[in-house]
Amino acid sequence: MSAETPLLDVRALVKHYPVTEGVWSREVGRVRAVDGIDLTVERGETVGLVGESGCGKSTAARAMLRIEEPTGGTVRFDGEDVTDYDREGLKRFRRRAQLILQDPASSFDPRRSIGQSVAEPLAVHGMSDRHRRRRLVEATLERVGLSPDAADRYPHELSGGEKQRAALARALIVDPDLLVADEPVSALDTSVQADVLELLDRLRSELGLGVLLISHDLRVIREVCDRVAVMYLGEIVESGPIDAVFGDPQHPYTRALLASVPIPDPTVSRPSVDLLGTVPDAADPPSGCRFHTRCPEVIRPEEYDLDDDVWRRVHRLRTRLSGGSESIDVDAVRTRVAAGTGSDDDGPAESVSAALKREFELPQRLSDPGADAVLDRALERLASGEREAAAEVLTSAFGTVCERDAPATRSLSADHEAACHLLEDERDAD
Ligand SMILES: Nc1ncnc2c1ncn2[C@@H]1O[C@H](COP(=O)(O)OP(=O)(O)OP(=O)(O)O)[C@@H](O)[C@H]1O
Repeated sequence: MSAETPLLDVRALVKHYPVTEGVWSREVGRVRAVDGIDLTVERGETVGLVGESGCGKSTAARAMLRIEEPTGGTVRFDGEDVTDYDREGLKRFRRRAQLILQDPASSFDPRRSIGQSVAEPLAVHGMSDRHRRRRLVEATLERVGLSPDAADRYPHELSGGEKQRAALARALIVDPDLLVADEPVSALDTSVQADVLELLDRLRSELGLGVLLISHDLRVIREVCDRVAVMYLGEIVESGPIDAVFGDPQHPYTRALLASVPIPDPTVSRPSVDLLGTVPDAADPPSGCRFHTRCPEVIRPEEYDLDDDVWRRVHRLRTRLSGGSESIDVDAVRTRVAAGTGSDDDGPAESVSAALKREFELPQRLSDPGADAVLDRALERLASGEREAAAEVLTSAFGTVCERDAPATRSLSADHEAACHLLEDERDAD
């Protein structure tokens, strides 16, 4: 294939899992683990795929490698459509594209020597000469920084870092073009992580490998990747060269992730951002921009004058009322109020509305009287059990484009893209 053809070219990749119910396994929904992602990996480059746990990174890797059949989209490897491969084609692909997993211990058979395990792919791919296999095993172990004698040792005799090196040797022995490394260092001590990452980087450069590095840890990604794709709830929200994405992040999710890691460079100032809650259920993703339920920068209606923090809390209350995955137990609040518990002082009995405000860390009075009246109306409805009506009151006053429409992906600069309504606003203003 020509040098311009990416080694791996993933377009609109989708992987859904059916949610079934009853003895007939009737499909009642779908877990939208991967929901239309694009990604390329060139020869000799390392691309990072980053996001919190549950965002769909591992599922994306399995679908790309056809370990699980994709629900939709195309995956081209060295110009060929992976979904078209027959048995033989798939076997060849499995040799050329290798997967490295987080826990090397579980991928080695404790009863087999490291040499036997590392040689296994050679036998599978038809190399029958035992002496030749042994020579190759020893050379490959050396390549990953282990002594050739490691071939005669057993998994329990190796440290975590050595086992991950042996796992790399087993992947490299069949001379692959692509390595997909899924959290390759997250099970290792911090002191060993840097060594294994350095090794991965050296192998990439010596062998011209394409590497897809999956990690929830931005520091790992920054250490070795040329480009990065940031994934949230089945979608890629931002992608581009490392310097562009980490130096000038354009998506609030990327900004929040970056703000959550310690900054080694004290000259860089980043506001601290509180990434509220956890990743919502992929079987019921939020409408519009999937990040809107947690977004610190969610676009707000202009008519109300509220502090950012208060606005975020009102927004969170609203999305939770509108059927978000984290539900509100109003009955529990009502019971607490009726029992007279939960209030901080011994003053007059608290109303359910006031208790709900405390529950959501909202001030008892909002600074904007209009917004305050709306909130009171909604909480009164909620306190009397009219949950939908309460949600409607809040939505009609505080609705946002972030919840209504999915943002389009915008091209920002060479190869740097992001999908956020804030970017549309900026563009419209230009
Ligand atoms: N076999 C499966 N059946 C149903 N749902 C699944 C399956 N595998 C993964 N999921 C769901 O798909 C979503 C994405 O999971 P995935 O493991 O790909 O995320 P991740 O970003 O790799 O997280 P982690 O780092 O924790 O593995 C999650 O909601 C998960 O529960």
